[in-house]
Amino acid sequence: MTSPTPLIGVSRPMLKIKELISHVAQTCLNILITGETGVGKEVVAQSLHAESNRSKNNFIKINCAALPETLLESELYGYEKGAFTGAHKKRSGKFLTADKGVLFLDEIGDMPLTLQSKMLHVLQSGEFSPLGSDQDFKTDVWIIAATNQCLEEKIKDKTFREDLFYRLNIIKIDIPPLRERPEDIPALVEYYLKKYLSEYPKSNAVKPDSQIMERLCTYHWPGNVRQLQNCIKKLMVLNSWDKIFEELPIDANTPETSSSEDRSQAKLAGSGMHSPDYPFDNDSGSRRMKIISEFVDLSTSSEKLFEDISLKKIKKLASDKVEKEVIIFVLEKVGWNRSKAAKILKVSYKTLLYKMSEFNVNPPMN
Ligand SMILES: Nc1ncnc2c1ncn2[C@@H]1O[C@H](COP(=O)(O)OP(=O)(O)OP(=O)(O)O)[C@@H](O)[C@H]1O
Repeated sequence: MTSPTPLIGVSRPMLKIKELISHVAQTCLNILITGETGVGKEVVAQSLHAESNRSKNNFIKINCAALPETLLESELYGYEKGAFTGAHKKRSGKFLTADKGVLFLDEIGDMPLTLQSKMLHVLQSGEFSPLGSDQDFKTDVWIIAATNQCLEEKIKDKTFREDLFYRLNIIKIDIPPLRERPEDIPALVEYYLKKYLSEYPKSNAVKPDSQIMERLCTYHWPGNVRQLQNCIKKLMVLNSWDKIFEELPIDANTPETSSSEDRSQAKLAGSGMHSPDYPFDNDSGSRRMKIISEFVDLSTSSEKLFEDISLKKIKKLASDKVEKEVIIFVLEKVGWNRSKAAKILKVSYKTLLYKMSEFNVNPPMN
């Protein structure tokens, strides 16, 4: 069994979601996870399972949009031999396989109405019967459902049962789109770069510099984390961030004629991040995370992050980084004349040589 993807995120909404997960994982109350496609609804469901006392038991997923009604019903509840044409032998359904574990109902908004009624009955009674059977089975599953649709709208349209909605929606976890939490982007980039570089060791892909990170943080990511993840995977083959950006769809709401800087600003403005209840505006938030990500591994869990973080260590890393750049800058200006550079930098010649060796600064080879 592959280990579940860790829930990466350092933005305020993601930290709140992580906190909520640790609280509700022990309760096993029904949960409804909402959010656009690719925001990480399944990752959240897996984290809930991993943190619960059901983690040793199964996490079973079923996509309610992927199967026609009759197949979905037999997948959920199982069937007896001869229950329908083609039912050559008895088969257990997901409700049985997920017993004492988690049943993750993905795309619940697409479940047909007749199956919604049956689902409601199971949730109320804790019992179900496989197709073609007159026997009732007790089930103890923790139901976590997810959707990218507005179920309230579907209730109004009478395509989703209100009573089922209230059964499922005991706890709601709404995951904001990635464009509304750009502070998570450096950590996600770091995590997926590390992951794919270990899978593609021959790749020449490099970490994004600050300009590229700025572009990544201001892009609108219509496909959310899945799209970002796919870009990084593609980077392993293309080895060029420019090529990745060339292939990104342009924001339909932004005029193509504007400069990329204008587009970035427009996207920021349209991202809803300037709302009064957000702790910092989008621009400063993403800039801050970008700077921090240069010195701190944001791809770890927040507990590990807080363990590792140390102002003293960061101060040293940051000052070394700036010192190295300044030394190279001055040496380049004076044609790599070290005595002149030492004078300009107001350090002894010996100190400069020591720093050059410490930072591995060497004159260019001609
Ligand atoms: N916070 C996160 N940390 C790490 N990986 C993430 C995160 N969010 C999403 N991903 C990755 O992005 C991809 C899409 O995530 P996931 O399948 O959970 O999204 P979803 O909201 O369930 O999408 P859909 O609505 O299309 O089913 C996955 O490969 C997942 O591992």
